Amino acid sequence: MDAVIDVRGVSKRFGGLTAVNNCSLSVERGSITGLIGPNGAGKSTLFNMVAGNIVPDSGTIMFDGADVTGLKPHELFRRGMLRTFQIAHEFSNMTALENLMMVPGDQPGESLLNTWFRPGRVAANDAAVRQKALDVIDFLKLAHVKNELAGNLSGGQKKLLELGRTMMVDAHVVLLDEVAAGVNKTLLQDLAANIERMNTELGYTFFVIEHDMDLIGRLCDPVIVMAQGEKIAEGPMEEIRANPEIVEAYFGSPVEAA
Ligand SMILES: Nc1ncnc2c1ncn2[C@@H]1O[C@H](COP(=O)(O)OP(=O)(O)OP(=O)(O)O)[C@@H](O)[C@H]1O
Repeated sequence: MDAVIDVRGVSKRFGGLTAVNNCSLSVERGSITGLIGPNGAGKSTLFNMVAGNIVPDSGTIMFDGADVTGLKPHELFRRGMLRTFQIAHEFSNMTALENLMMVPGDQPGESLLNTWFRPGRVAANDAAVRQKALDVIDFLKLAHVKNELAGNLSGGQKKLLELGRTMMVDAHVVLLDEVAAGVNKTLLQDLAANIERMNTELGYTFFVIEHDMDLIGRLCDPVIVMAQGEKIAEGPMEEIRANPEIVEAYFGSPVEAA
């Protein structure tokens, strides 16, 4: 297996509580890997450690073959890993196109993150950036709203725009948190289709935390199941759904209802 993310024996405690317990798992390059499990299983804590938001107490996190344990999000970004749907909010008084142009492709991670947090420093005159933004808008099939103020876009369109930012900076590994939250069913299909196209046509790897089991089933293979801070299963969603022990022990009901 060609693991782009390799989590090795990682633990994290909060006071007396062990949120992640000697957990090992990996994400194969080119996959869309899902991470599911009951509330409190440790998914967010694990994600936070992979993304550089929390430093593990012990264990190692490898990215692209290098030990990145303890590196900060912007340092990981420089290496091609980006977490989305949490870091960036659209600038509502700028158009969809301008929002993408706020993300110049050739800037190092630190200053790039600054442009997201501090509007005003824009490479808006750069023809290459503009062309790239237009290409991304086309790819995401958002051309009809490119001159619309981002604040007027629907929740799903805003999420597409965030996905678009990822494409502006050529991150090749994207961590997605709760993509489905607050998005209506129709737009969710668009979002899922775009994630699939970024994966198959552009070679992006995705690591996805999601509570919507239908979306996980559609997008992710493999699916990793966590419970009580540990990985307890991994496989295609059909296998996970068909495993009565996992379903009973960790979901307490059929997975469809989880
Ligand atoms: N900053 C923190 N301080 C103290 N305890 C924490 C902190 N973050 C998480 N925990 C605890 O660690 C455990 C794992 O939480 P985590 O959020 O990682 O689980 P999760 O699988 O993402 O759950 P959910 O699906 O509900 O988001 C929980 O018991 C939680 O209360």
